[in-house]
Amino acid sequence: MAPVQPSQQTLTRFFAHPAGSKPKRQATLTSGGKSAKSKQPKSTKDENDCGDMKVGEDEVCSTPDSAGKDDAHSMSSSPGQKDDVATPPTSPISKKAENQGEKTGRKRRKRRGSRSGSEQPDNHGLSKKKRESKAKPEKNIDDLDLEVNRPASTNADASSSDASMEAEASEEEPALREEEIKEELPLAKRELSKKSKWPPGSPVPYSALCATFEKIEATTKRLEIISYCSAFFQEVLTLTPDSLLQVVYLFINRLSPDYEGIEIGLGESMLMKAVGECTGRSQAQIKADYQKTGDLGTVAQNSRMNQPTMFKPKPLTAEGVFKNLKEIAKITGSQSQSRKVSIITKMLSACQGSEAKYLVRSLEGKLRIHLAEKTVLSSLAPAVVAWEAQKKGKAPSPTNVVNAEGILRAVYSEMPSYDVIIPAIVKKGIMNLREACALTPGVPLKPMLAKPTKSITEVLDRFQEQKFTCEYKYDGERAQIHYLGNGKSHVYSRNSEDMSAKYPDIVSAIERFVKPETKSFVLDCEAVAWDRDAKKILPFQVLSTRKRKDVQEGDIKVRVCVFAFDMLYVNGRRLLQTPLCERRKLLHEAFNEVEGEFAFAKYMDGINVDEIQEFLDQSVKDSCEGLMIKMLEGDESGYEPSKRSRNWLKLKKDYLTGVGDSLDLVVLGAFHGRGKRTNWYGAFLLACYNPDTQEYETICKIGTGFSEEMLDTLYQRLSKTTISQPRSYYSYTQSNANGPDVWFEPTMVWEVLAADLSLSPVYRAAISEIGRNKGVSLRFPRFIRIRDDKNPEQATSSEQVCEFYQRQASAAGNNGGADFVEEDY
Ligand SMILES: Nc1ncnc2c1ncn2[C@@H]1O[C@H](COP(=O)(O)OP(=O)(O)OP(=O)(O)O)[C@@H](O)[C@H]1O
Ligand SMILES: [Mg+2]
Ligand SMILES: [Mg+2]
Repeated sequence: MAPVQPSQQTLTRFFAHPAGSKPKRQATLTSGGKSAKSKQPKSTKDENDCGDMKVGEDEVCSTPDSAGKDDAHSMSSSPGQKDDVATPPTSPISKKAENQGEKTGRKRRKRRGSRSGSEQPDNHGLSKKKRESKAKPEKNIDDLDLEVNRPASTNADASSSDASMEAEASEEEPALREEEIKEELPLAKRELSKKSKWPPGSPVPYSALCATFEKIEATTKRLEIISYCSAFFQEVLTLTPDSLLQVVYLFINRLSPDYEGIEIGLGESMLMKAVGECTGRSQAQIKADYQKTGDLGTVAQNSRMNQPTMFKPKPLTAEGVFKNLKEIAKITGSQSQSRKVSIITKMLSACQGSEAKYLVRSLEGKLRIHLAEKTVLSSLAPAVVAWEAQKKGKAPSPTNVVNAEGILRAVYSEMPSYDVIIPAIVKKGIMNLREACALTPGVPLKPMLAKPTKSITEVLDRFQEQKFTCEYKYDGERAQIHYLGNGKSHVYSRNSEDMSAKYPDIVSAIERFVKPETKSFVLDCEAVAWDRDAKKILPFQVLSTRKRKDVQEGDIKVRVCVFAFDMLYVNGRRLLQTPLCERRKLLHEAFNEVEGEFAFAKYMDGINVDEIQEFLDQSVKDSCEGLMIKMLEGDESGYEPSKRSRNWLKLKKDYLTGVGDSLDLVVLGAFHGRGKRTNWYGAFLLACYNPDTQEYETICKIGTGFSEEMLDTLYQRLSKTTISQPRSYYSYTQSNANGPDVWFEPTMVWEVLAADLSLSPVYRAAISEIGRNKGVSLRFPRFIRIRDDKNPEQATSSEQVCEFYQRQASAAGNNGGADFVEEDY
């Protein structure tokens, strides 16, 4: 089963190629086989679509060609703003290039390539120059419409299974290797107790934590980061083990497991107020500094230094800061703002050195030291192994570190709760973690994800001689149903949010579909809107009109039917390693279908092209999105939590041509509407997310696919999230070509369909993956829907964007994306 150890492939990818020598991934074309019927991307009937637009409104269309014209428009429409704001550096000739010789593998090359603008404001001039757009004259709007409707590539069905399949596990952080541990993590050399930074048993000084943050922020080398983190964790374990939980939460900048939903992310105005109150500086001064640095944390730090302190408050502790953050996150009701500001002010006045910077960033909800959660998880392993060895007076073993990391990863994907894992590590030891923290009803696990495919041929290539099964792909909302055995149940989203209050009807239906002998279970399902009269599935758009909070069962207008496709736990038995065929059998034995409330996902185990084609067509007739094709037997058919696995493939009717799948993108900014859209935003700037650099990279401008009703909703929601300037972790081009009129906090994710991907000097998506000082941009993007079930950091990653691009480029014979076509932009 995959989560435990990385595949050989992953290790090879990350470690086997010396820097610069790794060959670009290339897709192999599979052609000749019979392929699924290709369908063109649908043109929507939305009257606001680009195709309908009058000339002069077409700036809302994100065509590469419109960039040049936008330039002029934007310059006149929002003067001043664009040139003042801080822009992330964009030049590949960044200081990170110095690390070139030391790094191997794609992940590391990526990390080297870009870095947040907040840290390198001096680079802006250089970057800006490099990013000048060479846009072509705009296209006639009629041509645009035609192009929207044309298939993206004549070769779209000749798919490239290898390119996507090779990417297995690519979303995962590479695991630690023994040699690396020996060479680069100074495990055995550490003698922490001799020079401990705080007295054993006393609270962890927040300053010690911030000193570690500073070291992490100053490097981009993954192993160096792991080494700083793990040295600090080891110190905490040695001196104050019971505080490790709070320390880890502060490192990942979270307050609780996802399903508890306690979040922090305060707005800039509240933080500026607090900084003003405790330093005596005016809001105007603070704002001006913020404009200059683009980072409120730095502003807070510098403000403190300007202010003489009258008396010395008690130094902050990690435990105290964590407690306060949690308290702030929970404050609601009247005067909540002033209560929050007062706690923040108190903490800020106690800050020394860099503490104010990190405290403010934590309050904003973004630490921005390029520390991914997965790196923190990896760092725990050497820390704990060294600590356990130290207690026994032994030298820590690199083999144990590798094993411990594997255990931690596997356990975390099954039980994503540090509240459970960390105390278990401290009390029971890391090698016993698996028994202590296995899948338990009541704690949602990260769902298994699927890889996109573009044709039946590609699917058959993947599964070759192996047993697989096709299931209907229902279009609703993923629902993980937990039944705890004591009558208690929960419905969790894909995001591990508790949706029980949104779906009281599912909760109350359980007793009708559960068999009496089924006492506890965890089910993986899709909740789909259901028409009770016509006894038919309704489109996702209907489901999305359901209220999200405080739903009273009696008031429900949109009914849902649950389609169960997997069972992960039943009556105390954990089924993750059980083959799918067996899980399916158990699933069917444990429940009864109830019309319009609960059904088993429809499946077909036939293996030839015609059978699959027929089943695909039938799924579409039955209002489904297409098929999910899954490994049915053997080791590879287990359930792999949190993994985008090649053992699950999705084949969607809409995406058989074009990009291959939709993308989920974050809204960073908007352009004021004109003409019919005067009262709303007319177009938006979208970005993908780069988890390595923790930056949002712009990918396109979008103005197509919105109904008037939707534009109104979007205006209502987004206008509340405007910010005075882009965040320092937005990676965008500081030319006037695509600067939006307003910027937003990153809060909303949209599913977007595109006809095509191209390289662009204007957009920044996957720029370091592509490595040519060009980002990827979407051509003819169309809004599909809001994804409230994804948070911004779960948006399509830069790496996925790069994969999409390379896949498309290789399908079109472009040599794995090595060449870009000038006229694309
Ligand atoms: N039979 C099925 N088996 C598995 N998943 C199914 C099935 N039917 C519907 N689904 C849904 O399909 C989803 C996977 O495809 P989809 O393209 O909708 O993913 P997504 O939510 O957009 O996420 P991503 O694009 O990140 O994979 C699952 O998460 C699940 O919600
Ligand atoms: Mg879906
Ligand atoms: Mg998707």
